[in-house]
Amino acid sequence: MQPYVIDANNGSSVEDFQIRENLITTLKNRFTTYGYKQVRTSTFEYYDLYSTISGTVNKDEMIKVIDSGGKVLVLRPDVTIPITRMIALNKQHLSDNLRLFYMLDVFRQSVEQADEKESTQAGIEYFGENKPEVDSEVIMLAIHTLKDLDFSNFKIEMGHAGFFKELISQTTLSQAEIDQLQILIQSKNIVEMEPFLTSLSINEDVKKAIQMIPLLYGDPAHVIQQAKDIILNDEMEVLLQNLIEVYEVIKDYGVEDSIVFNFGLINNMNYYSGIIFQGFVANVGKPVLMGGRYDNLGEQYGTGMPAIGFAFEVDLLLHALNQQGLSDDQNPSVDMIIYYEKLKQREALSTAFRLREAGYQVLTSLSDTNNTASPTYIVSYEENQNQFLLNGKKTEFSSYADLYELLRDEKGEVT
Ligand SMILES: N[C@@H](Cc1c[nH]c[nH+]1)C(=O)O
Repeated sequence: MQPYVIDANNGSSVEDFQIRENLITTLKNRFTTYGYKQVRTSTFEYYDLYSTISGTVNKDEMIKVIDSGGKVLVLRPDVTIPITRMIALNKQHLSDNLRLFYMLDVFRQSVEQADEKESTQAGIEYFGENKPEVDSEVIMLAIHTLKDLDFSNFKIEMGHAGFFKELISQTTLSQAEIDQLQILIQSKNIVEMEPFLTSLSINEDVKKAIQMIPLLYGDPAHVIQQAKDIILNDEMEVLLQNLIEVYEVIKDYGVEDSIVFNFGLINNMNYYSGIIFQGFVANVGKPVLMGGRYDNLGEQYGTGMPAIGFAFEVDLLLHALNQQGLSDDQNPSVDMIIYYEKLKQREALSTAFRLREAGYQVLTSLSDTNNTASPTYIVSYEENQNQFLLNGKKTEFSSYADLYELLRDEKGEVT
């Protein structure tokens, strides 16, 4: 291993970068069509922003830095939290509904994945009402984006953060016990769950309901039926109803085939209060997107406000595109190369300037120079003639206006 090199060959080639940029452009374009506007948050944040609130990133996972005044800073470990804080503090200046998106790096470290400290998230946050129509539109946006990327076999798993919380509120379990239980539910480890639950002092109904949670997975209509059996009180009834209502609107978007219910879903972040969801694509073991409703997070910054959002892990998406052979970069490296003989230099360079002004990507090259680029068009200025070459077909032209006309015709044919 080379010393002092972090991330020596991960996505560092020019081609990889182009594919990544194309992916980001696709995401941005889709977010924009749902009315979202881009924002950014600071890379360095005060540690106190995270350490004083609950439901935040695990403190050991944050990457800390000390500034020259001795203050502890962290590299942005999450985007939802600083955006919520920003909105909560400036609420009076804002209209009722706010749709924001971001493309930002987040920094987290874990013992299991010591090499992966930095990842790019493409996320959206909606601040406004808590309504099934809003939740379903946000989930639709996630689905729409996955469709844009040509993933055919993806699933959105949907659950509700309140379900487990409500069951736990019926018990007096310690945080350590709750954490352990969450791990068992998440990994659907029913074998170990049984003895673990028996060792705890919880009421029999609650125990049965908790045991059922990992099994509440799959086709929504079926899961809804099963879930009815473990409803213990009115609150749980309301949560189930909420999930059903969101699902009903998703059906009207006609994308219910992409939805799976998963009551055992537990996201990384603890700030969720309502619907939660994760997105999965074939051949990738981890979710490529995570999100949910977090209506109470703003309260910790003085203004509670309904909010829902999600974030794609850009590098996981990229990995998935590569895995599924969807990332073949069909794009030519540039639009055009202009080859010229020295004697025609002035004319060739003037043409290059004008075409670049018109937005074409143009390389110029003295005729005897080697060039490895593979353009769509080739233009050559030779002593006795000027030629325009496209798909093996040569056309002579005399002036810039002629050449521009040829390009225009060509574009006209394509579109
Ligand atoms: N910030 C969350 C994703 C999210 C965005 N908005 C709501 N949830 C995460 O990193 O997992």
